[in-house]
Amino acid sequence: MRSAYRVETVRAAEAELMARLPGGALMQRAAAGLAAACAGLLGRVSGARVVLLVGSGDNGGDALYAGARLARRGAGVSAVLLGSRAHQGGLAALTTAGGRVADDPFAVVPRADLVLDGITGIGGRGGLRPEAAAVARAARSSQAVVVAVDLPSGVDADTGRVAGEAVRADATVTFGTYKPGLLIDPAREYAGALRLVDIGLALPPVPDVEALQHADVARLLPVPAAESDKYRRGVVGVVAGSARYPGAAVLAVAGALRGGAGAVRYVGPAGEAVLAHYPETLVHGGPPGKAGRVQAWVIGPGLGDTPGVEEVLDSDVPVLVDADGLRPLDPAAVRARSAPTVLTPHAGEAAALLGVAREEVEAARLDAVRELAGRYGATVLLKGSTTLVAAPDADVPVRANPTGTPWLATAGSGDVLSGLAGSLLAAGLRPRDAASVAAYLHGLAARRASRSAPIAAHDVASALPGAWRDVTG
Ligand SMILES: NC(=O)C1=CN([C@@H]2O[C@H](COP(=O)(O)OP(=O)(O)OC[C@H]3O[C@@H](n4cnc5c(N)ncnc54)[C@H](O)[C@@H]3O)[C@@H](O)[C@H]2O)[C@@H](O)CC1
Ligand SMILES: Nc1ncnc2c1ncn2[C@@H]1O[C@H](COP(=O)(O)OP(=O)(O)O)[C@@H](O)[C@H]1O
Ligand SMILES: [K+]
Repeated sequence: MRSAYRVETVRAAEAELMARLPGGALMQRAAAGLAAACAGLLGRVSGARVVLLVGSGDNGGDALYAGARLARRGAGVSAVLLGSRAHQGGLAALTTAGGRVADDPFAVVPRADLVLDGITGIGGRGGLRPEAAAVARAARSSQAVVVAVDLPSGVDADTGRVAGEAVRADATVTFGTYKPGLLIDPAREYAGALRLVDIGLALPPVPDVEALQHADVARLLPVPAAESDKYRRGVVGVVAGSARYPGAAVLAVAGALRGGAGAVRYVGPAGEAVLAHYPETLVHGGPPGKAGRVQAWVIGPGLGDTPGVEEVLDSDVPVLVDADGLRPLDPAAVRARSAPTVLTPHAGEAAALLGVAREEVEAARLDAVRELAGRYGATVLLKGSTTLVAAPDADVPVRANPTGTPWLATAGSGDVLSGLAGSLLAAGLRPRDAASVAAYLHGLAARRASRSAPIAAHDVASALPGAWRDVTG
């Protein structure tokens, strides 16, 4: 599991540690890790041309001390000073080691092998200022590897917002812990490959944001025991599709069949289309209350204008509401339920539920998903470039999904996801686990299916067993 903590928590942990260590020790730990990571990226340090972009705070100090270490190993190191001042100890260390201050950034940046972005770290506010932005653009268009110190300058560490211009890094070397912005788009996209340097911080047990990794998912996946039968493995009910959108029913069932439930019960008018693709489905014309017992319901994909979610919400089993089912959703009705509810909106649906503009949700995904989860008393999976999962309890970490690909932005892939998540719910996973494991497998399946080429939603469903094996193998 990757854990991320907000700036306030990081600062408190730093202060506590600094009080116990000799002055400057923490920055030296950071700089040593940073220099080692840069050396690894450069391959050969001696003779390499390294440019440091140095802001006025400690982030610039880290860059200067790391630059001094690289200069001692034979790199040609130039510092571009972008703030009103620069870390004095760091600057002295750099010049002592043979580095120099560059007068003209545009003379050194285009010729660099590696650019170290030390403009701002966790103390940064807002986007880059114009002078820094111009230098950052020059770095991006050069051949240099761009390495962000702690986080790309210009991104918001706590939320992942990018208000204005920011450094686009190939890699980010972050200290002590991941920051939420490193795991959440749009900022995540600016960070490149992430590397964590341990500087000995003692952090609270519960992070603000976390990201599952293969081993975490493998632990959570349902595995049938020797004595299992299809009913014990869980039956998932899928209420989806309409005369107009039969395909949504097929795709939701496709996801549900690959999610670990022992049987999939489809309820609705698209039974013929479903059976034509998946004869193993149990089909019923409806209504859901008459279709037979299920352990979890999925309702919404392709239902059109008359989704009729009330009857399903009245049931006493977990319910996942997606797509058309989300439109008329009353917070009071969801809050009153005795069993858990999972909502899976994309940014547009989340915006409609919150009564804000779609752009507002996309710019501040973390705030939006927390707000919705609190308002509905539900687990909320917010789809998009970084899928986020929030629990109704605000003290539980939000999960940021690390898998996926923009090729997933294709009609019907959300239907596959809701079927898959519902199947995991029926198999007994807790709502937050079902939603985040589903997003993880779905993103992995999309990558497997795509390998950088366009994919259709049914390709994602077909790739799910392979993704499952990747995780468990
Ligand atoms: N506190 C510590 O012990 C440690 C801190 N570390 C480093 O220190 C960083 C935090 O240092 P600081 O608190 O000094 O803050 P930063 O260095 O992140 O930035 C603060 C400075 O940047 C200026 N600034 C803010 N927004 C700006 C913008 N948009 N454009 C240009 N300038 C802007 C501020 O006026 C201030 O001078 C961490 O990110 C990390 O890199 C590491 O050395 C590890 C140890
Ligand atoms: N830019 C993107 N990068 C990665 N994944 C994306 C992006 N845009 C959408 N997705 C994913 O694609 C799927 C689309 O679902 P959704 O919007 O519900 O479409 P549909 O209703 O057509 O199925 C979701 O899993 C979502 O997270
Ligand atoms: K930085």
